[in-house]
Amino acid sequence: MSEALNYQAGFGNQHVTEAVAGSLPVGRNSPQQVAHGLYAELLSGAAFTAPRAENLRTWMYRRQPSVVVGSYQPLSHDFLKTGAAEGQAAPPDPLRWAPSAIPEARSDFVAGLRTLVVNGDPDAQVGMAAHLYLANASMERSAFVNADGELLIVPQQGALRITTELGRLDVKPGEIALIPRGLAFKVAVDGPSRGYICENYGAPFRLPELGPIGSNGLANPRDFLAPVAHFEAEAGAYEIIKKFGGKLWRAEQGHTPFNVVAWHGNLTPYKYDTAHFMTIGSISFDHPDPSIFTVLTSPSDTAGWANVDFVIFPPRWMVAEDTFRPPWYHRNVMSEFMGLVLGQYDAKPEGFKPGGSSLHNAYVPHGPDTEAFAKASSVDLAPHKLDHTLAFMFETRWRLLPTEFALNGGALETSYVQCWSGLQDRFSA
Ligand SMILES: O=C(O)Cc1cc(O)ccc1O
Ligand SMILES: [Fe+2]
Repeated sequence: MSEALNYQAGFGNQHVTEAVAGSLPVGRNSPQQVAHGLYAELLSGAAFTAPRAENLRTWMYRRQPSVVVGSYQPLSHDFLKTGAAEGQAAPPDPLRWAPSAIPEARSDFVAGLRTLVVNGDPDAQVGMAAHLYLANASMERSAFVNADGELLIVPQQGALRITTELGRLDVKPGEIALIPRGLAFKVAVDGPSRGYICENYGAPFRLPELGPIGSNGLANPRDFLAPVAHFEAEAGAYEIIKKFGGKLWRAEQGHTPFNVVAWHGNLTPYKYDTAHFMTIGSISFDHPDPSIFTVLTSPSDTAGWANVDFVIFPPRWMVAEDTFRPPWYHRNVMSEFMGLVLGQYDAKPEGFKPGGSSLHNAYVPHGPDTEAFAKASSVDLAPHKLDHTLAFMFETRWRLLPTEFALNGGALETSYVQCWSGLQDRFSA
């Protein structure tokens, strides 16, 4: 993917960047005339009056404002679904999906979206969707704007170059990207590409509180990289695809939307390399709650009950003594959607495949499969490194509803629950 990109470090920073020297106003946001004939445009990620600590906005200085666009017409998409209203009844079974094949026919990032599970309602700014993307073609003169939610992109196969209004991000498996709600972007692929997306209709993702962990650890703010300003020079028409109220809309304009020459602010896309996650675990005994692996959280209006948490299960040492080390059997009030980027997940070492997905909804019992239980119950408890592995979870307080595609698209594993059927009654009084 051509030249290496530059970035600016720090989650939530007030970033400052200009692609042409002297184009960013100094000491003010909206001078009577912006240098180089640019237009000033503000993008808000929080209400104007949101508390200062949660306020998000960025000032862009661009060749034409984004209001210079044709009118929008509906654009159909068979597999993109929004909110609980577009989900199916969720059976109270554990559900798992095999990896979906990347199509042979031309498919870009938007065409390749496949919604698996949904909850909430973007008009109420509540809930999330989990999508797959299955892409083999780059978006050329086409941009996507999601007015319904922020997008957390988790590549599983294939590196992406994501061009946004605020600059470019190169993101490969093991890394993630975060695209603010309402920001135009396009995705270039480097061969067949697959990954997962959390579309977050609720409060923007932020770093979790660290409590007694202190001022360092888990995902450190400086490891989140924002782009530097970059604009496309080529003239010509562009297609703008907007997700707005659960539907796609399409308009044309005569110029690129990637025409921001300078910007400053704290509402920005980020990339983050999960290899930088400082993992904490038990150094005595017992298996801790998976909240210790939270990378980013979107809070709801009830403290601690996340709209959605993004949690990773990265490479780490297992050292706990006299402990059943994999996850315990449990029924969770929260709903758990999981994916596997690479390697094996310790609770399902064989059955859960990279590119696959699982759903353990509210109060649906789950835990290690029969094979994982047998192994972990008798293994020698020497220090052991879980290596070459990366699983993740989107954990949400609201039940997730599978889509029609999830239930009938061919990837649902009908015999998933059997992976626990070998857990015998071993009681002896
Ligand atoms: O169910 C799962 O595999 C995810 C999970 C992992 C863990 O370590 C503890 C609880 C939990 O839900
Ligand atoms: Fe779980």
